[in-house]
Amino acid sequence: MPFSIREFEALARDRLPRYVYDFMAGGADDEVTVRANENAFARLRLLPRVLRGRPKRDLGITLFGDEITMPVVLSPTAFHRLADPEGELATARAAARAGTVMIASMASTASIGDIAKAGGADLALWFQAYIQSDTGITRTLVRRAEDAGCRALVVTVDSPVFGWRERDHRNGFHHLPVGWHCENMRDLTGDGGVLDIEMVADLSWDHIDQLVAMTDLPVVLKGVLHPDDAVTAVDHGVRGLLVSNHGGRQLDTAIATIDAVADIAAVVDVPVLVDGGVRRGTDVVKALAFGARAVGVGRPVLWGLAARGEDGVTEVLELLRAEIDRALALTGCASAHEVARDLVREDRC
Ligand SMILES: Cc1cc2nc3c(=O)[nH]c(=O)nc-3n(C[C@H](O)[C@H](O)[C@H](O)COP(=O)(O)O)c2cc1C
Ligand SMILES: CCCCC(=O)C(=O)O
Repeated sequence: MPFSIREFEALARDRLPRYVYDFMAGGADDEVTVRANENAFARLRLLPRVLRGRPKRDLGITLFGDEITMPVVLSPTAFHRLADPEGELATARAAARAGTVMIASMASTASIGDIAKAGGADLALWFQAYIQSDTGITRTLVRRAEDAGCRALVVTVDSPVFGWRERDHRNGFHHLPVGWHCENMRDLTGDGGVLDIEMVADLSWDHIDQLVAMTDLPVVLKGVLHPDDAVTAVDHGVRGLLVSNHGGRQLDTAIATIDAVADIAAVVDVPVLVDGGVRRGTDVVKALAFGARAVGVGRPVLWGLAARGEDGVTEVLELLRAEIDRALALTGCASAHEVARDLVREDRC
């Protein structure tokens, strides 16, 4: 079994067709932000405490009333069948077994209802949506998420247009293989077809008001990086924030997410999550120190799924859990809640 997420990525790279690996690993333009997300974690250094007598660590946290077993959730990623024939169903089973949240992508290759069934009653399932220009379509998607038992709605707001992904252009990857579809987009128009997902350039806070009014589920905004937007979001009834630059796939040279999270956590009272470049338990501890309630992982889940299917996702999550536990012990913390801001220093080298 691989010893690190890095090794899972190498296995996945060996197993996947080139165009699939590139789609998953790649980002926008020069991929500066893809690299920056990981590099920014490495630049931060931990200042551990000793002799605080911590025989066991408690990794659990609460999100919207649900207890999860570690401060790591599965960020939404499209098209899991590209990684494994079982696709999102395998991912859902692994997330349920790990006792954490799966944020299912609107661009899943299984429907949210089928993902919920695969995960079972134990899975804390959230649905990620791109608001569509036709409010009726957005409403139907929200109802499907509610009917599937989703516990929160994540609205991605960093994609008014699609990022420029040169690897995909070079590989000619613009559509799913014949016969595979975004199953959440089926039967939305009455003719039994599958609609394309739109990126909507004129989205505004009015759309967020509309969405918040449409559902009792907590709405989480994904892709906020500016503290002023975070404050505005809460004013509009948003109940959580996922600080994200879409894994460097949208605006290249956008700030690394770990560099954005502290300023946002300082100005809002709702739970703040962060994703982008989390590859080690020490990264998670740094995010907690900056005020995040939890982190999201995108590519690591895909590497596990591509390398070893459902078991691979389980192994990736368990590797992270063990790394977080070890990092807490080595920094002198008994729980995720005990991680304090003064554990992290900027590298002065
Ligand atoms: C292959 C791939 C597909 C993605 N699809 C979606 C998506 O459908 N919706 C979304 O909001 N974000 C999507 N994302 C972004 C992730 O939710 C997340 O922000 C990002 O992957 C985090 O960075 P990490 O991969 O370094 O962990 C995708 C990311 C990847 C790598
Ligand atoms: C309509 C598909 C969206 C996928 C996505 O968000 C990504 O590849 O980053």
